[in-house]
Amino acid sequence: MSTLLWENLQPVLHPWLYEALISLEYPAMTPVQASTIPLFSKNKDVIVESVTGSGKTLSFVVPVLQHVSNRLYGSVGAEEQVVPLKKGHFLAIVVAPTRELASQIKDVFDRIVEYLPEGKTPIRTQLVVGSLSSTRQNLEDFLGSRNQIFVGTPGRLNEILSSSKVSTLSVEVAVLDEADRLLDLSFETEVESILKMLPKQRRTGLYSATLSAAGDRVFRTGLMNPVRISVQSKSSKRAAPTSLSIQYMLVDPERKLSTFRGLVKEYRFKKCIAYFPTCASVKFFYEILTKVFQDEDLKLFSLHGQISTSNRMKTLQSFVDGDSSEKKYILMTTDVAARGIDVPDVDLVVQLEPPTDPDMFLHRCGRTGRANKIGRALVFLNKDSTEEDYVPFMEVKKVEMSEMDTFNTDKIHPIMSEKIKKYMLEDRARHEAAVKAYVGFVRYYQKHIASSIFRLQSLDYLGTARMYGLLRLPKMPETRFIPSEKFPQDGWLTDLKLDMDTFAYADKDKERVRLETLEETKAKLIKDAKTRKLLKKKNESWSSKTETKDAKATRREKQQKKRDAIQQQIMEEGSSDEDTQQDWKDMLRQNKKQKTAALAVQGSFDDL
Ligand SMILES: Nc1ncnc2c1ncn2[C@@H]1O[C@H](COP(=O)(O)OP(=O)(O)OP(=O)(O)O)[C@@H](O)[C@H]1O
Repeated sequence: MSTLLWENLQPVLHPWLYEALISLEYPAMTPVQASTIPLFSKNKDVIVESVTGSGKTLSFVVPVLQHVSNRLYGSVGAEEQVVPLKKGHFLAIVVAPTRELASQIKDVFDRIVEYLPEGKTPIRTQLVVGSLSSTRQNLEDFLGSRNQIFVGTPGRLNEILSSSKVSTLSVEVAVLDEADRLLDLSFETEVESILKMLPKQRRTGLYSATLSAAGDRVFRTGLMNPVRISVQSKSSKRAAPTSLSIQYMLVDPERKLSTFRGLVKEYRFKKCIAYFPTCASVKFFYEILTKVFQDEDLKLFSLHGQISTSNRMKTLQSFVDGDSSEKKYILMTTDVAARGIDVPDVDLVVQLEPPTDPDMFLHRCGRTGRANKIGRALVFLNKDSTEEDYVPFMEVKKVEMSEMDTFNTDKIHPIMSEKIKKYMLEDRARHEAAVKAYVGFVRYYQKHIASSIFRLQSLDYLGTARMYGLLRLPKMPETRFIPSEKFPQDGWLTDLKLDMDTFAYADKDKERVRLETLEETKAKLIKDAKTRKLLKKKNESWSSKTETKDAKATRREKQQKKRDAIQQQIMEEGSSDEDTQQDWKDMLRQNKKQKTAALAVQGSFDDL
């Protein structure tokens, strides 16, 4: 008797549910399902850690549907009086960290309940996530449709559950998917608040591929005598599924984009998810790859946290739907699409930068090699740097990687660089976007947990800036890490010296405003200089009357020292050129004017 057959499950599945699973071509259970479903369908709380793509979703969807069916139709084989669910009550709640994942889980429920026979009380799942619709609309839908299952993200679920129109008294089962993420600092308070609103006598299930990362925080969820279920890959040495091969490539930072483009053009794959560090970098490289290169064989999608929820959902759906044999599909994204996203025909994952949190590495890689399908994940590491230590570092975490030969970019790199330079020079706004993406990347790099491997001091700032297509280095504190002998003259990264004052926006209105501001600033500078001169004269005449010769000499000496110190500092920062200073001041001026430019960069990282 196979323990993996649905018909051998105890407690027995509701017949409609069994029929649905078979019809949906889930012929048997996966190991994690066989270990979890019997316990979670009965009266056990579960903590489930199992590799990516191993079928954790059904291992909570099936028990939730069993609980809901027991309550709505009575337990299988039992003659029970069924009491209808009161208005404003619901039975189950599933919490997920991202809107995409919540929506995907709702789809799994929906696909199964389509098989409910007519005449049975319908089982309805409601998606509860921010910005798709208002809280009021969510409440109206809930009360109108009598949905029994909520699936959503912590913020909106918290709001809904706090409403006086919603009663949590009938809740029988709660699931935290990607529980380690839900219990980390950014979600912890909201998730704890949700759980506190639920009855103590409920079943709770925590699920993730990296649940041990949550440590003791799992016990803050009110679990009662939980059973820990851990399903590793066949070879217990690996934290990744056996169907997934993970490789790394040592890449010259300056050639990272060329390597990526060359590789996706030459390698055979159907769908690829490519991870970039920040929202700004996804936006920026998406623009470059779509506008500058327009490769007809590649269909690119851009997905990140600064896109509206409905567009995010649409983009993901288009990526899922893409099936032309003439094209290769590439989803350019951030960690917003790292956990849980299940697109079965993704056969390649590329990470242009490793994630700041090493646990995220497995989640990203795990978007391929799912459900025993072969998949390949590749991460770029900066060659000749401490980043090479990432390989043994991950080995300790049971992630094995083999080296892939460096992709030869000698032909395409110079061509790409020239095209990108031309693209930059056409519009000042493009260069600003490049600077923003570059600054955002440096911020991202600072956040690496493994800071001895990803060292700010030894990052190749110049190579990276060239990869981002910068014409000139922006002034930022990290510039001090660039050795003075390598620092390019006046910060220029190209031999073409541009007058930043005449570098124009392509947008005419924007350019007009810039020129006006420039004139105003120049006039103000002249005025300030005149005022300073006058003030100096005044002080001089006053001081000549009052100061003794000795005091004057001491003061001069002090001023000279101050000047020397400033000069020294400027030298250390790699520039003493007035023009460069002016360019940087120009940027600062603009930053101030746009008030939140720096915040936006920060935001772009935080929002993922
Ligand atoms: N019993 C089954 N038989 C066949 N395919 C299955 C079965 N269970 C799940 N699958 C398929 O396996 C794939 C991965 O499942 P799922 O998304 O639940 O993985 P997961 O363990 O939650 O992964 P992650 O940790 O990445 O979220 C899905 O495409 C799903 O349809």
